[in-house]
Amino acid sequence: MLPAGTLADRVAIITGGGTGLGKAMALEFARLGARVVLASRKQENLEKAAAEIAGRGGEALVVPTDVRDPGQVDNLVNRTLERFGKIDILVNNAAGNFVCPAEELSVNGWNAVVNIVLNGTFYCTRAVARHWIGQGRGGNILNIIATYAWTGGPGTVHSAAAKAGVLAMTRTLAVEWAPRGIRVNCIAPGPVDGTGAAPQLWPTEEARQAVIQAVPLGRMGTPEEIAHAAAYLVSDYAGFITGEVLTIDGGTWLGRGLFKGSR
Ligand SMILES: CCCCCCCCC/C=C/C(=O)SCCNC(=O)CCNC(=O)[C@H](O)C(C)(C)COP(=O)(O)OP(=O)(O)OC[C@H]1O[C@@H](n2cnc3c(N)ncnc32)[C@H](O)[C@@H]1OP(=O)(O)O
Ligand SMILES: NC(=O)C1=CN([C@@H]2O[C@H](COP(=O)(O)OP(=O)(O)OC[C@H]3O[C@@H](n4cnc5c(N)ncnc54)[C@H](OP(=O)(O)O)[C@@H]3O)[C@@H](O)[C@H]2O)C=CC1
Repeated sequence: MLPAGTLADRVAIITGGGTGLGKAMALEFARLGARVVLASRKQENLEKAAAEIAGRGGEALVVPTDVRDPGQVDNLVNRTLERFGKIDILVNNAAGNFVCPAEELSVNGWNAVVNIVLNGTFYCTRAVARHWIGQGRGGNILNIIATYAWTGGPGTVHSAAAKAGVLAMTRTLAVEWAPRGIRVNCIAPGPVDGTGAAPQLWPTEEARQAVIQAVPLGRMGTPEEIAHAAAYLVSDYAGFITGEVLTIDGGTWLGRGLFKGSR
């Protein structure tokens, strides 16, 4: 766990910051001293998360935002600057997902997920980076992807394709904007319990157990485990890391292997 004060005076925008991993990151960043801006569609979820942060002595601004709308994204940046005067960190965490055979997926279904994950990430990234570049200052971007960005994700072609796009965006912009002092990294979580992923991806206990069976460490991850790593990547401790992907999946994407000797 990073020491309190690690993110003192930093201002962090977290999309999808009202639930799941986004909320866990917001709580952890606030514990470390950051002021956080929570952005997603459902104001009620954002307000609840902000109240929890305030209850622990932190400061959070709520800006209802659909990341698919570049105008709403500009509003997010403007509201943040009005309130805090600067932005240091952007976490592109908002996502949508559901399981659907590719041949049955409608155009609207494809667009809904790709627009949130890929286009929304670009709109937020572009808006914040334009501000940084205009001010001649650097910053930190963290994109939340998934390991199926490189393995493929049967049953979730929209999300896998969009996350692969975000991975390519990360590596591209890490180099393109390195001279600007902007770092861009990814976290690729494996299955994490207690978030909006559960009802979409493992809606029954049987499905949940099947997912756990695929994890070499034999359990799901926790939102806090992702939040600790996220705080590290956006902090000065990771000042020489850019264009990187930190996988936090209990070994899942490597597979279970065939060796049974140590079990
Ligand atoms: C496996 C284990 C791995 C385990 C491996 C672990 C890796 C897990 C990786 C996890 C990644 C995640 O992102 S988990 C994040 C999960 N969280 C979320 O999904 C929360 C946000 N989700 C949402 O808001 C919604 O689900 C979503 C559909 C994406 C967007 O909502 P909208 O209101 O914009 O869209 P809607 O109008 O409802 O729907 C748009 C179209 O999509 C279609 N659609 C919606 N749900 C559908 C469904 N279940 N099946 C088919 N089609 C669907 C609708 O019919 C519409 O098409 P038409 O009928 O043609 O008009
Ligand atoms: N949990 C897991 O097992 C894994 C999760 N991930 C990734 O982690 C991240 C967080 O997911 P998780 O916490 O699990 O799930 P959640 O469903 O809890 O979080 C997704 C968030 O995205 C927000 N969101 C969705 N659509 C939009 C939109 N159009 N504009 C703005 N915000 C939007 C939602 O808020 P609202 O509805 O208010 O808009 C919600 O807060 C995602 O990027 C996901 O792909 C990756 C691998 C595994």
